[in-house]
Amino acid sequence: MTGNLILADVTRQFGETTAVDRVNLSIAPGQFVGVIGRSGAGKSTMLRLINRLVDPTAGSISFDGVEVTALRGKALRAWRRDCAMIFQQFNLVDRLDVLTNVLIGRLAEHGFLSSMAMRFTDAERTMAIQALDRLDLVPQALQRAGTLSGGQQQRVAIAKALLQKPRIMLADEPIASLDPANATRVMDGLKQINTEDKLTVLVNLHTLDTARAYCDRIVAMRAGRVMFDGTASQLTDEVVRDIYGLEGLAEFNEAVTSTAARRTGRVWEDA
Ligand SMILES: Nc1ncnc2c1ncn2[C@@H]1O[C@H](COP(=O)(O)OP(=O)(O)OP(=O)(O)O)[C@@H](O)[C@H]1O
Repeated sequence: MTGNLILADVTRQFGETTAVDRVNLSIAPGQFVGVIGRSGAGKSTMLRLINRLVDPTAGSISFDGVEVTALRGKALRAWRRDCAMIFQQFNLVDRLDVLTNVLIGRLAEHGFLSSMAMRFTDAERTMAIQALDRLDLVPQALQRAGTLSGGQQQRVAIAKALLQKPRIMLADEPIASLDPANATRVMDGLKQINTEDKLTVLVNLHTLDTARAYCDRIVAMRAGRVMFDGTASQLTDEVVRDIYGLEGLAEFNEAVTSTAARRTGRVWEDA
């Protein structure tokens, strides 16, 4: 059991568009990897390929030596549980309370009937409270999810994902719709889980500064291809200019973005 995630020559076409183009990546367990690139670069499609929301046109994706692209039925469901996915739009049920939303993360473990009835065990409720506690959300446990701030909702989504007991956490632009303070708390939450649980995190980001602040490794995509794969310090302005062009550099400059998260450790003000 190594937990290595390997993408080998992965390609996905949509008609004439090659969204992901012969991507090769090997991600060791416990890495915090940021994927950056302009809109349309293929970041989302790559994450979706990994958790099989999208199937590749060609290439192989394996985890722990198991070919993910070949999984069907129960094995595919198990894989989707192993790689939790966080979305920009939180994907919570607004009218349900926070605790119930988090418990929904356990439904993959339930049979059809208990899922329909949303019956959870005491052990599951304890797990949910513990997950909320890690994200500083216990006071909000009984509040309706729809009444929380965007950043709080995204942290609920992370707590919910934790209840799947995932081996990889995929996050598709998790801070794109948040203000800087909320963005920071969400990124801090992901980083904390990565560090404490040694959980691999693969996160699509549209701000370079956030990627630099949080990620062990940065993968930059352009037109479906991986153009850079290295550490933040290797990603010099010159490299960024090469990858994005001058216009792209401006696009990723923190000065023109509103959601860049600054890493603060856990000095959180409630936002
Ligand atoms: N289901 C689909 N059908 C057709 N084209 C698609 C589909 N999904 C993605 N594409 C195309 O594939 C390319 C890559 O899209 P993708 O969403 O992966 O990029 P991205 O880097 O995540 O951009 P964004 O940040 O805007 O989401 C784009 O040209 C997009 O229009």
